[in-house]
Amino acid sequence: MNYQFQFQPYQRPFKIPLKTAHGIWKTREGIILNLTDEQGNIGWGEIAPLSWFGSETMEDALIFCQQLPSCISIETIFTIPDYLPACQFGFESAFTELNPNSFVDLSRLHYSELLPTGETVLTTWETLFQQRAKTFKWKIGVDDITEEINIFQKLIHSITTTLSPTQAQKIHLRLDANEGLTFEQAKKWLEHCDLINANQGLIEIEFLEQPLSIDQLDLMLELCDRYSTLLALDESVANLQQLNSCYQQGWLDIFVIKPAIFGSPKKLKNFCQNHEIDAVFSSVFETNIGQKSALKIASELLFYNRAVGFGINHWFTG
Ligand SMILES: O=C(O)CCC(=O)c1ccccc1C(=O)O
Ligand SMILES: [Mg+2]
Repeated sequence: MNYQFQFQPYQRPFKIPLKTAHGIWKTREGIILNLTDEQGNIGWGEIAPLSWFGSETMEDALIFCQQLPSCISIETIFTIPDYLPACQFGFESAFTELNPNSFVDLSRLHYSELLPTGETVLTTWETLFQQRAKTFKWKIGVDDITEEINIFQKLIHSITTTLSPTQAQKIHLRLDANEGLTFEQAKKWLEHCDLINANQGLIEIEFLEQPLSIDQLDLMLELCDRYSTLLALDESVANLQQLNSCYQQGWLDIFVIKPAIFGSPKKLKNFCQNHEIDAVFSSVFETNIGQKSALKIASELLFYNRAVGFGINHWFTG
């Protein structure tokens, strides 16, 4: 079977630039592609690289698309090299759209909403809460730690005083440091988290995500031993090789999986079906096209029913 192949690069500005410990991000760039089969059915896919996470660059992805002929085979789709993980995802998900083997129900998923950095978090969380959000993620390691912990305390206070005591469901708060903390700073954050969690109140700090750089797995494993708040790996497990390696080295807490940059969905499914990992599936600010494919993968592989990190639509207009 051969497929007609078309692609179109896109650029999408953030409403407010996203600040992380890796820097400021203003525009999401990617590629929308489609495959048309011999019956004229069309399958859509998206390539949304994240090179600061170790995926290919937007340029690498473009060059790959440009050198392909306008008619490609299944063989081409399933032999994209591992150094182009976002391309593997884009082509494979377009192919899957053409050959769905089962209906995937996305309605049972619940979402984690990404909060802005800095003081604005204090009003944004409440707007999202009124729209029924129960899980939130806040980026840390961006500003001075004393200032951030200060805002964090205010956020906890704001949540505590806003919730009614009869609130049925806990609020889950995730902290994402994007490798931006030192070991000492991570300990400080985890002490705060453990204190809040020991309270067993209406707020649970669900996990601290990627406090240290990817070459400090040993120290992050030590933090897992020392504190009761869970830790999550994200940058450390951006692709299958890394996931395998961290799993082999004994990581038992959470793995954040970003399907759009992880590589072949088929290989990801295979891994998750053989290892019952505690996974959080998360977005890389792809458009609805990539999001739909990623969410289908998430709902098939979700084992502990954690909220998916796809509450990002309020970051874009339209
Ligand atoms: O995971 C989420 O809840 C939101 C998505 C998110 O934080 C993110 C989005 C793009 C790039 C990196 C990250 C990250 O998790 O570090
Ligand atoms: Mg992260």
